[in-house]
Amino acid sequence: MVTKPSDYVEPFGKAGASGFTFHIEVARGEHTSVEWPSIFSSPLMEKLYADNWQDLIQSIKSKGMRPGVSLRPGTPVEEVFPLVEAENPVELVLVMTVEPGFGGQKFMPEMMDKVRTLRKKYPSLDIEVDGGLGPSTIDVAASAGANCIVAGSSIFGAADPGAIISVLRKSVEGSQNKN
Ligand SMILES: O=C(CO)[C@H](O)[C@H](O)COP(=O)(O)O
Repeated sequence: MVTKPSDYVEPFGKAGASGFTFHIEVARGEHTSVEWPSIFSSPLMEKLYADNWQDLIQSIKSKGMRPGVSLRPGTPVEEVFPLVEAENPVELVLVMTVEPGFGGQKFMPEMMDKVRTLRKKYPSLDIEVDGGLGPSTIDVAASAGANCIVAGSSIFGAADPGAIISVLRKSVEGSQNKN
């Protein structure tokens, strides 16, 4: 998580990144020094907020990357709906299943409600999950509708990383085939 994603769009694009996912929590406040949510309800703040993520999505696309938006565990899923439904939308939503910061944390199964909501509302959206994913948690995430998996510890800590990747992949493919 970075606090000023717009600073990184150009360097990431130049470095060859194919996708760029920003946190909704920073996109809404990047151009303001005002704390969410106390003043967000005013029309002016709503406009600043909307302009901010729309500009960010546009700039990510202009550098040839796929835009995505991420939300922290405490952020309601409804907050990303406008970004998925925008004229110039994000193409991926990342549901954090731990607090962003570091690997090795415990998967939060209660985040699966967000995944289910998104999958029901947007059947073809790429939905990513990040944090605590491995053989013991993949099935619940995949069956909720996640199709992009970020896994660190379970792969890098495994004696056979390839085998773990296969388990994750099979679970996601199995769930997709059911739907
Ligand atoms: O950096 C993270 C959070 O900010 C990720 O959760 C992490 O990269 C994934 O690691 P792990 O699979 O160990 O949870």
